[in-house]
Amino acid sequence: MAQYARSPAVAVIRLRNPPVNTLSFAVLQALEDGLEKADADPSVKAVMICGENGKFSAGADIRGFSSPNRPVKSLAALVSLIESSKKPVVAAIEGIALGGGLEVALGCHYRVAHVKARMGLPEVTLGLLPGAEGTQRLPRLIGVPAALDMITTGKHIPATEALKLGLVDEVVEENTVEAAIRLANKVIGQPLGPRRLSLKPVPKLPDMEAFLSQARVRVKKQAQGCLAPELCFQAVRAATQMPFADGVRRERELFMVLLSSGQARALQYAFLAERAAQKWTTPGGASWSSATPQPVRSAAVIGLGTMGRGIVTSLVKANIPVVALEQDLEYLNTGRKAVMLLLEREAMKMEVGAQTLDFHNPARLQFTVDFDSLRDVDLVIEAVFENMALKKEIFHKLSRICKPGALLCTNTSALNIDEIASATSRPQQVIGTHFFSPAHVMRLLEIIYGRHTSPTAIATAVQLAKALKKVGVVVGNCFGFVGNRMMFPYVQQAVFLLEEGSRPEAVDRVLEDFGFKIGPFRMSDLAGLDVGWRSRQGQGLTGPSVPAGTPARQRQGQRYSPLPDLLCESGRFGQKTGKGWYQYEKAGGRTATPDPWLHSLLAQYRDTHGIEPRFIDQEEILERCLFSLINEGFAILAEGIASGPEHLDVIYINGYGWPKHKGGPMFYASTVGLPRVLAKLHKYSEAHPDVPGLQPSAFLKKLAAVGNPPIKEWMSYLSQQSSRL
Ligand SMILES: CC/C=C\C=C\CC(=O)SCCNC(=O)CCNC(=O)[C@H](O)C(C)(C)COP(=O)(O)OP(=O)(O)OC[C@H]1O[C@@H](n2cnc3c(N)ncnc32)[C@H](O)[C@@H]1OP(=O)(O)O
Repeated sequence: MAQYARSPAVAVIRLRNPPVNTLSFAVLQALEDGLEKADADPSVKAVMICGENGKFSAGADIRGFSSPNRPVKSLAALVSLIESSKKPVVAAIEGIALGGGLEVALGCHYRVAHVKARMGLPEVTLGLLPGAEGTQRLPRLIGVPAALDMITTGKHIPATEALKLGLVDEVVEENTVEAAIRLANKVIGQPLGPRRLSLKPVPKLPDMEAFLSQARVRVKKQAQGCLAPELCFQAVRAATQMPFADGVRRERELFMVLLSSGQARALQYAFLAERAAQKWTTPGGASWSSATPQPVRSAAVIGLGTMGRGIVTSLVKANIPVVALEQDLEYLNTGRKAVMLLLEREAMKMEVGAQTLDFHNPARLQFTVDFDSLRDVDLVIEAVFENMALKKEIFHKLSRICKPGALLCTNTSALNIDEIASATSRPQQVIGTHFFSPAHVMRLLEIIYGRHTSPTAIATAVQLAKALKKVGVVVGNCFGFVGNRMMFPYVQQAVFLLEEGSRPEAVDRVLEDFGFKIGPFRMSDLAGLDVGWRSRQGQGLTGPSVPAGTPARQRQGQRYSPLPDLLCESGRFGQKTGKGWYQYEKAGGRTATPDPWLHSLLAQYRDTHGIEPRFIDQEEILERCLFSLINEGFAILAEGIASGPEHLDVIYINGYGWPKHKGGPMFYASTVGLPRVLAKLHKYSEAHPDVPGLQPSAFLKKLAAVGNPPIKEWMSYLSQQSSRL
């Protein structure tokens, strides 16, 4: 709703809809009522609009877009009503003015912002465009280049930048509402025509056509298959070509196209899924609502390999003092140089005027080989390579050295947290923190609790993720946790497809066309084929521990492909060696080229194993890779390893390059329809009975049998017995 008050010649309308003052039907109605009341009262000479609790407005209610009871009241009409007011209207922007919230402010004749406020039109990130005339008013106010940038990227800009662009008239450090009332009193009686944005011309550029055609290429390139940026572009271009009213009509048409698109639904789901995934629970009954985090005032990182370097950088960026430890001086010096380089690059990227990175100060970042230096830190992140014996040795040491309350984190992508915790005298403080490479860039942090991990330890790790500006997703302990466990059957299918007749470049192209940033073979080459090879050796799947007489393409009665092992045995570890599933220009090169050597290896391999190669179409490639990954997701949900499909989707979007406009694998399954996913898995598992990953999971079967319920209802179909939750 909105509250109406007087001060005394200025009517004050305060938007009120906690927590972020979204523009519900009731809020819009109350705003309209307030404007009419102010208009009808002759003693009111001006109007000021602000938001409750230090926030102007986060715009339309994202939950409302997919609701059949979507508010019918038009925000655009209300913005026009504000603009046409005969009394000056001033917006007092505190906290945030986003989406429809900023469009309301654009309808006002003046805008005053608090120095800490942020403004933006993030509709594009939700698969939409600013549909309340924002695409027509903003270019008139700040010019086409800046408006196009804001509207096609959705970025939030700070008040100081908004002032430079002319988006706001004043930035204040003290009370914004009082400043806005002061301005309202000052402008009483001044002509309003020049302040009505719909009446202003769009500022000209020397060559608007050339600018627009270059901008369009840029927008298309950044969109990566997403429709909204292109339609945002078209709406802004309309502002340069048409009078205001026609531009508004064009904006409305484009908005309706986007609103009904699957991409908008997927992106809005992804926004809400990220928030839902913050609400973690465990089978033992611990939950985000009752657990309290411990403060993390200092941290240590053990191991300065690729992961450790990124983690140190991430901690320094979050302003947490770090002790970085290596096993000897040689490794320490190499690690130190690499960390300093990363930090220098990060410092250069930081905005002018923003807080600087204090990494030359030993009180903020210390390098050591002495374990005793870890005595006083609040949290340790062990990031040595994936070797259980080594990790256990380190945790045993940590448990003796670290202060009693310290949180002991292991950065592992698959290893058993309980086994690592068993090496300590305090398993309740041991937790998995699976960072993704490069750790200072990737948003995902998989947080894995073990059997004894305390709720406080989980809450502290979640809090750490927030401090590092990452999305922390809490999951249970199983081999590969959530992300890699779902990845195994996907990569396995990709390799089986090569055995049967396909090529790495064909498989990658299909998955990249679907929207993945890189396909499975490019991804394996980037990550290093030796990582999986070591893991398979550890599991006894390859190498000398495989019993004599084991068939080459079978392990424990199941289909197995030795192809990745053959590559590693020939020294092909991917990009780092210049050869893997592709060839590269040099060791460490990035440009993948199809490799005739690999093609003849595949032909030879099929001959040796009596495989008749066949043509495999795009549909089969896509379905076998994606549906086996999704199938594993259903098994994970049934086992209670994750508390909902949103968690899996957030992991895939933020850690595995899943296209956000397809909502994550589980959301995608819901759009394909579970009966169809099930039927396809049945078909493929009949053709490949020795591949367990293709056999439909019991939970998927159940959901299909009960009639394909909406994704938000899935978890209610898990019986108490089958779930650990
Ligand atoms: C004809 C068509 C006319 C008009 C069309 C208008 C289009 C729009 O306005 S679309 C909406 C545009 N706005 C946004 O995209 C803002 C999205 N929100 C955010 O970016 C952030 O939430 C934030 C406002 C910057 C606050 O961030 P933070 O402080 O980190 O808190 P959160 O956990 O993200 O959010 C708190 C709480 O608020 C809920 N929420 C936030 N924004 C919205 C929203 N626009 N609609 C509905 N709900 C919103 C968020 O889900 C959280 O609630 P939980 O219950 O905890 O999930």
